[in-house]
Amino acid sequence: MSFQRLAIIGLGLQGGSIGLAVQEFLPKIATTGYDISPDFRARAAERGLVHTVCDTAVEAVRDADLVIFCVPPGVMGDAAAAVRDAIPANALVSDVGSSKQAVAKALGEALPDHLVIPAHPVAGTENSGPDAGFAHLFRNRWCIVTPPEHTDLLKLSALVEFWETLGANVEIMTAEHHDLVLAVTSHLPHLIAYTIVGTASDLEDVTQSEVIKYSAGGFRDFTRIAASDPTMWRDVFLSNKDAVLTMLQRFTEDLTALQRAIRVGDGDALFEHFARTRAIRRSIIEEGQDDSRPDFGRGDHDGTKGLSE
Ligand SMILES: NC(=O)C1=CN([C@@H]2O[C@H](COP(=O)(O)OP(=O)(O)OC[C@H]3O[C@@H](n4cnc5c(N)ncnc54)[C@H](O)[C@@H]3O)[C@@H](O)[C@H]2O)C=CC1
Ligand SMILES: O=C(O)C(=O)Cc1ccc(O)cc1
Repeated sequence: MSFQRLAIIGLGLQGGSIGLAVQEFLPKIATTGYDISPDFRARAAERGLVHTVCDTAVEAVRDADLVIFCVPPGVMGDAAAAVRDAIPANALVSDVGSSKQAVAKALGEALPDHLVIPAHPVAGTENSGPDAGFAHLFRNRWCIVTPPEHTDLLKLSALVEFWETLGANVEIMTAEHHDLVLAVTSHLPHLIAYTIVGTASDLEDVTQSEVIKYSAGGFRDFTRIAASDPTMWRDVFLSNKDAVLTMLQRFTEDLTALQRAIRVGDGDALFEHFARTRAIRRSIIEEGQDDSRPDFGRGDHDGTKGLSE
């Protein structure tokens, strides 16, 4: 089976990118979309993120055979409950939330009579809103699908094919395992970035202008991540609390070990650690999840060219 009518709820970075990617790679699918912000709906229409931007969510989902919720994790349940009676009974419901157990629970409770197969494209940027999306966001990125047990295999394979057609590689795993893996590869790095940027801006003996002026010493790469959407990231930490706290505990232990190595002058321990982490960066580049150019490969040196092009 394949989908014919897609409804996207939330027309920000993810919803907008899906809408643009579907128009490019699955042009036979008719797309409708809704965003709670009237300004964002107007901008989404201007950019043509979907074929039809609707004034209500009910209108957007009414004829859909695939509905994807692209709203912050904390409002997934409310956004779904608002359209419970309007989503056709045989439509597949999915989402793109960054945490999976809590979001799957919220969607399941809001839509007890619908099939929900959650997903998470591990593809994004620090930008949000209707101007942030682009059609190639998912190219060569992983999309993790976390189906419930005994799910409809035909609909699952249609969802996998959908994401593959948008350019993603798909992996299937449990929501629990997803949350543990993403806690260390995504959620903890964001927490660390938010922390260090906050620490630097709170110092008494180093001025704000010095922090900005000398940021090329390493700091600036953290600031990109720490510029990510506050609403979304508040929700991510609250919705994946247990896994984040587990990984934070491990991180704190490892940080303490490095702290001790510095204090006692154990250069071998520091060198060995840094050599191991450098190898991980090389593997990420070899697997095509980043490139070897500076600035995370995001731009050339006059800042005019990005990965999205
Ligand atoms: N930002 C990123 O890099 C990634 C985000 N995600 C996930 O994707 C989801 C969406 O994130 P983004 O697109 O980045 O955020 P975004 O902020 O760009 O877009 C979210 C949109 O949802 C709208 N919205 C909020 N409440 C709504 C409601 N009740 N009904 C309809 N629209 C509503 C907002 O107005 C906004 O335009 C989140 O769950 C996030 O965890 C997943 C992968 C990457
Ligand atoms: O821009 C970055 O570095 C990101 O980390 C993007 C991102 C943010 C949230 C996700 O759930 C997946 C990817």
